[in-house]
This record gives sequence, structure tokens and C-alpha cells, in this order.
Amino acid sequence: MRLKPVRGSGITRAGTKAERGVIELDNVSHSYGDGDLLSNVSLTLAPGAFHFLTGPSGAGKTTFLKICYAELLPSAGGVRLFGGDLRRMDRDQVARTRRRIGVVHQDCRFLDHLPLIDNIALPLLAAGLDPVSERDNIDELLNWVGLRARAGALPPELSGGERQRAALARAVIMAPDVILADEPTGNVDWDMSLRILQLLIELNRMGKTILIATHDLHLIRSAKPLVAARVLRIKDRQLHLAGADL
Ligand SMILES: Nc1ncnc2c1ncn2[C@@H]1O[C@H](COP(=O)(O)OP(=O)(O)OP(=O)(O)O)[C@@H](O)[C@H]1O
Repeated sequence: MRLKPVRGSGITRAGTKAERGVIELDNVSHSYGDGDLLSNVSLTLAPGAFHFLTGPSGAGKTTFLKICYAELLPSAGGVRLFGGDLRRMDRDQVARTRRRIGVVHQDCRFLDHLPLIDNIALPLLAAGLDPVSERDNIDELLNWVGLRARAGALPPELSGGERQRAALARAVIMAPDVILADEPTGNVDWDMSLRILQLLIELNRMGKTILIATHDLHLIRSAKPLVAARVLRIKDRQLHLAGADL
């Protein structure tokens, strides 16, 4: 799979030379109003790195990812995306920057009345591009995730594993530099979990930076021989680097 950059996407590589990390959080804290959920968390995601993010249910993994892709501004602290300070970006800059980050949402977020192929093309439409001219790219992506025969299916007709792979295809349609995946193997059997993990590892070998939030320690252990991954754990509102004890 080549994952060719989408033409005319407006994605800028300006500032790349100055990048230290593709995503940098500096002393980030976040509260939904009832005490800090995350407290003084810092992280630099280096280009091409592969990270897992784990922690118990409710620890703040999804919140952490939302901060990383600028869906949520943290209550305090700094966020830099591809070298740019999020708080100094205007709406257009934020939109362009977010196109460089592909997200696999925990709940997949499909439009149920649209066939799978149109759901995968949605990010193209949102970026003002013509999906028809990207048809080869979409077909190649569907092939890559093994869903070419399901292109016309509606999301409710898909199995859990098909939905997760479709969500991954949609996350990479804009050829992002970073992929954030929130429980991408939730509700699928073990063979399918490994298949999805392999797809994410393949993307990493193409140079993509990967961050996977998962509570599945078995999945993380299975990745060990396949990829040099760092494992981050949210515990007691802090981010820790997990050791060999995992
Ligand atoms: N928009 C919101 N408003 C208020 N509270 C929220 C909001 N989003 C999340 N929370 C709360 O913040 C806490 C952390 O939620 P989050 O989804 O980030 O955790 P998580 O580690 O991803 O959990 P899980 O593994 O169960 O998906 C939870 O108690 C949740 O109820």
C-alpha cells in the first residue's frame, strides 16, 4: 500500500525543519469541572515513533487523545502540533494541522445512511476535495484493509472487525503523518486484533507516527517482537513510561 498524499489537500510542510516532535504536550492539565483528570502531563511524540497508551477505564485516555488532535483545548499547559503552538493558530491553521493527524475513534463515528465507500471519502469532502478524482486511492485503501467487496455496505451491516478496519481506512485517506487510534481493537476477536495491529505497524514502517490507546495489555505484549514501541500509562492523573513489568 502506497498511501499517496492527497493532491491539493492544502497540507503544508512548512516548519518541518524546526519540528522536534510531531505532537508536544507541555505540562498539560485537564479538568471537566470536578478536579483534574490529567495533571501536568508532558510528552513529545517523535516523528516515526510507535506508542501505546494504556490505563484503567476512565483514566483519561480518550481525553488525552482529544487534546493531541486538538478536539479539546486543555485547561492548562501548552500543545504544539508539528512545531506550531495550538493557542496561536487561527481556525484555518488548526483545520490544516488536524488533516495531518488521522484519528480512529473509539465509536468509529460513521454516517449509517452512507455506504462504506462514501464514509471513507468523508475527510476528502470535508477538505473540499472531489472523491471521484481520488477513486483509485480509495479503492487501494479498501483493498489494503480487505474491504473492497464491502464498499457498498452500510455501516450497520458491517461486523465489528470490518467497522474497525473501515475506520482505519478513513483515518488514513488524507495521508496523515500521525495516526491516533482509540481502542482500535475494541469488540473484535483476537485474530482480528492482530490483523489491525499489523496494519498499524505497516503504517509505522511507512514512517507514520502511531499512538494507540488500549486497555488490552495482551495486544501490547504481542506487539513487542514486531515493533519498538514505548508504552505510556495514565495513572493517578499522571503519564508514566511503563517498564518491562508490563
Ligand atoms: N465531555 C466530558 N464532560 C465531562 N466529563 C467527561 C467528558 N468526557 C469524559 N469525561 C469523563 O472523564 C473521565 C475520563 O474519560 P475518558 O473517556 O477520557 O477515559 P478513558 O481512559 O478513555 O476511558 P475508557 O477506557 O473507558 O474509554 C471519565 O470519568 C469520563 O466520564
